[in-house]
Amino acid sequence: MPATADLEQPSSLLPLLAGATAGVVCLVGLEEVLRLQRKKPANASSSVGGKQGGRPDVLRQVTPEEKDKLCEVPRVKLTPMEAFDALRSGKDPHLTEKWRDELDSDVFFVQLPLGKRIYFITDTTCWDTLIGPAGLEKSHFLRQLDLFGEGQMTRTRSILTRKTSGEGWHAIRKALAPAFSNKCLVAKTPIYHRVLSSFCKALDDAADKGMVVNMPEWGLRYTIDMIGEVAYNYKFHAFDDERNGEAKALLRAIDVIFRETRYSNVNPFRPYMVWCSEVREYYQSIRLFRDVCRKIYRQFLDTPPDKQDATSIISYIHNNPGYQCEFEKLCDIYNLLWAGHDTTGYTISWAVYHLSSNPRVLKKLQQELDAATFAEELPSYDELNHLPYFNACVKEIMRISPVVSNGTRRQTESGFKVTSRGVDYWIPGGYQMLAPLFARVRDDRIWGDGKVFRPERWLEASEEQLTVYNKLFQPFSIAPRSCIAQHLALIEVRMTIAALFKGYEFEITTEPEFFYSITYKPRGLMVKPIKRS
Ligand code: HEM
Repeated sequence: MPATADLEQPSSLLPLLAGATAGVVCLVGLEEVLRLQRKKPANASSSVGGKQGGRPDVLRQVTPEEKDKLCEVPRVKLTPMEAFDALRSGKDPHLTEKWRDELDSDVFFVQLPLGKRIYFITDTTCWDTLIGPAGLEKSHFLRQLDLFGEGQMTRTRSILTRKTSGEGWHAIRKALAPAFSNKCLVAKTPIYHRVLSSFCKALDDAADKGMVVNMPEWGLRYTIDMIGEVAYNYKFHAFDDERNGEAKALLRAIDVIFRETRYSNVNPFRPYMVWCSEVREYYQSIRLFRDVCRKIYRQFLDTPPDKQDATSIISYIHNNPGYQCEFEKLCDIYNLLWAGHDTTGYTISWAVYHLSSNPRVLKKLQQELDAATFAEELPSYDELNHLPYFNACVKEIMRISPVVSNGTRRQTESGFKVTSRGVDYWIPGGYQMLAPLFARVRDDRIWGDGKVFRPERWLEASEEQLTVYNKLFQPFSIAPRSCIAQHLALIEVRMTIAALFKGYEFEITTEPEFFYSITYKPRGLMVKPIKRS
């Protein structure tokens, strides 16, 4: 576990600290090398007998004789340092599509320093086996997101527990599931409307003043307010300048944590490099987040039982017998807070970007929204179901800019065979495996014009085509580790997009930089909201 205790030492102690941590780094490096050495014999043999500690590996088993006949996976033609820089920088979110096209293969890997590798599988026909019900366990990668610095993803029980096998994850997911049912979430419509109204009020003010707003930042402020109220009955007041200090600090903290997670993913020493001010900021961010989670839970515990909302997500967390201690409950308050605002916030920003950049689509969408009648000022879930072009636009936004663009990350715990384009490959154990979404949702071979924003494709496709599209379009991944909150996400995103484009237009004043940091982001998108008459 990374040392966090000395982070507030005066600067005169820094050289000492740097020396001590450099020593730790060396030891960890040695351990890493030993780990890789230990792994070699295991990789060299076949996976008969199943992966270590995971679920039965029946679907992927091969005998040693079969293994000898399998092909080696092609390697992306970059040096380990070039690959490290490319993945760390986040500046090219479309790397995997590029690598797939360069190698003309849907199975490939990048070699990183210290013997680390990441395998990529962009062939969708392999995915049921790799990430479906009998798929691989999740990657250790999430450990870097461990807000509590105590291995919650690996040692504690939470909704993000790494292993799908065993009771740790399953019991928690099962007990939380009712809180995420469509019925339970639709009943919270007054909350969505209340939070959405304050977002619209902030946009009205900005429009009246002719202000230019940073759309991703505003999107995140809005969605942190939303998840706070919907899940925890907790108000962040993110648009109230007098009271939004906590919300702003929290959003800054998650940005820092995501940055460090990106770095640590390719540099296992990163969490130990506490002489680096960015790493120290990471630990401060963790502490800040931890305090906020405690405050949220304390507020719930201090609420008299007759005033608590028994259907709220925090009630389900509180009453969930799957957790072994209060700390594990705090872990999931945290998990749902970060997963529940970043994804929706950036999806809304992508919506503003794509719709505002495509006047033809926007006009058609606004005609449909203008013609629709809503019982209240803001639309309800059911009312939006009857708007075909609107729903095609939402799907198209999530297709062309899926926020979880790198898809699911898994661990190749023991080696296995995978077949793609008729070739059988051997994937060795002990590495990360990614099934990126981009490679399938923008592939011209499937979509014809996959890189073009064209909602009509969802309305014009034949039944046969639509079956293919729907199978490939999985922005929430597939069971069993699919997004637990997909209903919540869709209710929130759809209501917001409808309200924003019925009420406003957005003039893009600064084009975004396409950026990847855990999620896919239109970084720096600046817009001027204009009220529609
Ligand atoms: C547009 C919005 C969203 C998208 C596109 C999205 C996408 C995804 C994807 C692709 C996964 C699987 C990740 C993996 O396998 O590594 C996932 C898992 C998850 N998501 Fe979401 N998500 C969204 C919104 C939310 C919200 C609002 C919450 C919380 C309130 C949430 C909570 C979670 C959790 C807890 C998991 C892990 C589930 C498990 O492992 O059992 N997500 N999401």
